[in-house]
Amino acid sequence: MFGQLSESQAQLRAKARALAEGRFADRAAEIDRSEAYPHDNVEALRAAGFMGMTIPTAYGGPGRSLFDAVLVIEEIARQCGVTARIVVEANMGALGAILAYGNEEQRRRAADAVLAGDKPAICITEPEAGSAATAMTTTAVRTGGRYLLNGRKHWITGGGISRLHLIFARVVEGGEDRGIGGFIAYRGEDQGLVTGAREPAMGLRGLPETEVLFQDLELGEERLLRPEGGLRHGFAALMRAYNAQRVGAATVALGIAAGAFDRALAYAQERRQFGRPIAEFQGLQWMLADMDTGLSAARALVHKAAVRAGDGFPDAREAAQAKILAAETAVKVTNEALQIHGAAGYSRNLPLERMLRDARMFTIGGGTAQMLRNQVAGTLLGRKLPQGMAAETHRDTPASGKAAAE
Ligand SMILES: CC(C)(COP(=O)(O)OP(=O)(O)OC[C@H]1O[C@@H](n2cnc3c(N)ncnc32)[C@H](O)[C@@H]1OP(=O)(O)O)[C@@H](O)C(=O)NCCC(=O)NCCSC(=O)CCS(=O)O
Ligand SMILES: Cc1cc2nc3c(=O)[nH]c(=O)nc-3n(C[C@H](O)[C@H](O)[C@H](O)COP(=O)(O)OP(=O)(O)OC[C@H]3O[C@@H](n4cnc5c(N)ncnc54)[C@H](O)[C@@H]3O)c2cc1C
Repeated sequence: MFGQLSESQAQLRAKARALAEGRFADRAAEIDRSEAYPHDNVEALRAAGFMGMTIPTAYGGPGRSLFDAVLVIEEIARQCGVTARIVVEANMGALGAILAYGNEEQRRRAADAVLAGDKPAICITEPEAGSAATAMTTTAVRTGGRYLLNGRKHWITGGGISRLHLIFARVVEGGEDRGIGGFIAYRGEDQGLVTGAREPAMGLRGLPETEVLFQDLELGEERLLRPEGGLRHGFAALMRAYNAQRVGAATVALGIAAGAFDRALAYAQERRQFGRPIAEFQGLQWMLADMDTGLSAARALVHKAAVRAGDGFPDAREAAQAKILAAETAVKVTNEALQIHGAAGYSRNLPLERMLRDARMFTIGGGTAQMLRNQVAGTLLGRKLPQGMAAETHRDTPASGKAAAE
């Protein structure tokens, strides 16, 4: 980390560490085994003030910064990746977009939901629109003062658990495509918001990813977020907010890997072969040195992106770089930590194999490492890098290219 933490930040981190090393460490294996959402951990997060810690005081939160949240998330991820991902979504993603672009009522409701323990869901990905997210076909057709949403998202984290949903949908008004907008819906209250099948995921199993279907989901216009710039720039604005969640995801990857590294470092000094601790073998010493170097570099990029965001959103390139490095380092470090444990690491009696499985998602979810490299390259070259055939992109403008002025 750069420089010193303030006293308040040091206390915050110590509080997160104590909770993580106690209660969350004890529960992590059972959450993985049962694949059940850890409502008890969420209650502990809520009681500790970690659900909605970035919510401004005007809306009942403590108004903490993104960097403060990052400090908490790394500590929790060292012990339990699932619980750390809950903290990400309870402070960034959908919540961040609503707090930035929402009106008074939208902010207040979202803040109340999260402070009461709801982990919001962000609904972007569709079966035919993953990396090419702007190719989404979920529509929100305006009729009168209301919108009718139809479409299908998949891989939605928290499907069937989250109440608050932020839905990215193509807005159609007067028969014309106006761009991509963000709609707020509440599961259990809004008819037509339907939870579909759950994915049998490799890791982070206590947090379900499901299909989410919109079947004539009718929402009033007060449920549409209205960032400055209007719908034609709706997708860009929503993604600007989403950059914070990329930093959050990077932090979870970093924390899982740091937890695995701590265990490998300790084990290498305890385990003896050939009459000496295995840490005395240079082959392992260099592995440990490389693991620590990778973690330090990843932490530096995560902290840089978070600190420079201040109370706003991180820079897109900095968020992408932090996530690329943290995610790829996490896969490498958790794998090597398992290797250092030998067969014991391969056993489900220790958390190493779980940590490797948990780390694996971060080069995929939240924008793949390849798409994030495209983003970085685009800013380095100072131009758009359209990925479509014949430079045709799936933009958040009408397919006809005739974006109606708002
Ligand atoms: C952005 C992409 C979907 C590529 O699509 P396009 O090539 O059609 O779009 P672009 O022209 O690149 O972008 C359109 C518009 O948006 C602006 N933009 C794009 N990304 C960002 C960003 N990160 N920050 C700020 N602004 C952004 C871009 O500048 C354009 O603006 P203008 O029209 O020029 O004003 C693709 O690159 C992409 O990001 N794919 C990944 C999709 C993704 O991340 N999905 C995440 C789903 S949620 C999830 O996985 C949760 C898991 S978790 O968080 O752990
Ligand atoms: C655990 C988990 C949780 C998730 N949670 C959510 C969520 O809560 N909400 C949500 O909306 N989505 C969520 N997702 C979906 C996630 O955002 C997508 O999986 C991701 O954006 C990639 O889309 P895809 O899986 O369709 O892969 P595809 O886009 O089909 O990509 C397949 C491969 O092709 C590569 N590729 C594609 N296009 C290019 C290109 N132009 N250049 C180079 N390589 C390319 C990709 O990098 C990848 O390796 C989650 C995914 C996972 C795994």
